[in-house]
Amino acid sequence: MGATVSLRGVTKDFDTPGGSIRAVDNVSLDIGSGEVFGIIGYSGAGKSTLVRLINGLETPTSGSVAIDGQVITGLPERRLRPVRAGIGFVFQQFNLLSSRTVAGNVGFPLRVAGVDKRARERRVAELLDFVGLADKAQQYPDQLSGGQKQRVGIARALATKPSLLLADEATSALDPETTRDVLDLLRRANDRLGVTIAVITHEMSVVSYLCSRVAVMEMGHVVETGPVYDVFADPQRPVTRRFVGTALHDRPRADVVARLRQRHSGRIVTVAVTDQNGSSTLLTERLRHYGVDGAVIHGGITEIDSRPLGALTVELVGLDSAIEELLSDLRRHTDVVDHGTAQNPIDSTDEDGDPR
Ligand SMILES: Nc1ncnc2c1ncn2[C@@H]1O[C@H](COP(=O)(O)OP(=O)(O)OP(=O)(O)O)[C@@H](O)[C@H]1O
Repeated sequence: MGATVSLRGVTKDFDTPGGSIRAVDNVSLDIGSGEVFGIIGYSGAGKSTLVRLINGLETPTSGSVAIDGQVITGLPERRLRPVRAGIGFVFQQFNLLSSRTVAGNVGFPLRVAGVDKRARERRVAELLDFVGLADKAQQYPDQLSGGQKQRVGIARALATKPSLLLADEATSALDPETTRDVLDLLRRANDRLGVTIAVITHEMSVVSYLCSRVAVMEMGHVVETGPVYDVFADPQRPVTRRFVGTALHDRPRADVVARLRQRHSGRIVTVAVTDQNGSSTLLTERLRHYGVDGAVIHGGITEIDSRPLGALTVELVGLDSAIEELLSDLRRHTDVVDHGTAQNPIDSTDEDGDPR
């Protein structure tokens, strides 16, 4: 069974020579048993501090942290130890012991926990099999690729059968293809073992690939939280829109809109596609209904959580009145952004040139 995590009004201040720094500010969130939960934010948003609060390495200045319903805030070190034993860590820089073999690294937490040699060997073999590195047991970390090192890191994190896995920027040092493999492995650990996973990242593509819910952090606050699909489909905060924009390239930036206007003389609009509005079929139908020609000139539809999401930018050619009627009809069903025409451009992006 995966652990639950519950934070209530958690604030963490650090005293520094330059004054007090609030790294985490009044954060409340719940992670359910067996959930893969994403915590995303830019550098300095407070993610690592939040992780250290969850595993009891830091004590909140105010508020409380509970794991599986047990409040760990204020517990003495002696009572925190068994809680931490139920938590596995996966690090960005792998943190493997270079002097130990792959098997030695994976077995290390079991050795610390006092597991006897035979049971340890059995468990290590099982784990290496699970992460697909059975043939590398006797190799040393520096003989492995980054992706293989992270597989060892994950096997080690799972060694003591934790109910919670904290993956802190686990794929940030890896290339995109290797990232995919490691994320697949985390997903398999979640599916097969039921372990709850908190994924700390600055990459929205990691969140969209792996997580069911996400919390967006900015300056110590959780500014937005919800199911990943909902956050992608309707981001509320500028910071969230920026993150979503990095994972979905479906909406044109200001410079792209300008080029599209140069190339296409018709009215240019971007139409959102979600599973709420019957995908692009609606657009095709409405175009036919109003006798307007529409050519797709930018965009794409992707799947988030097995549901369609995206935006199509189309050039509309037809009678002005028909186009106006079409747009007000579409607006009743979905989000439509009007970029105007080359003669009458409409500024539809924010001050950074990002889609609004
Ligand atoms: N031990 C500490 N002492 C003083 N300030 C700290 C300490 N730990 C974190 N901070 C400060 O708290 C803020 C949040 O840091 P944190 O490392 O949690 O952010 P982050 O989102 O994990 O960023 P990164 O991805 O760069 O690690 C930063 O301003 C940081 O300088």
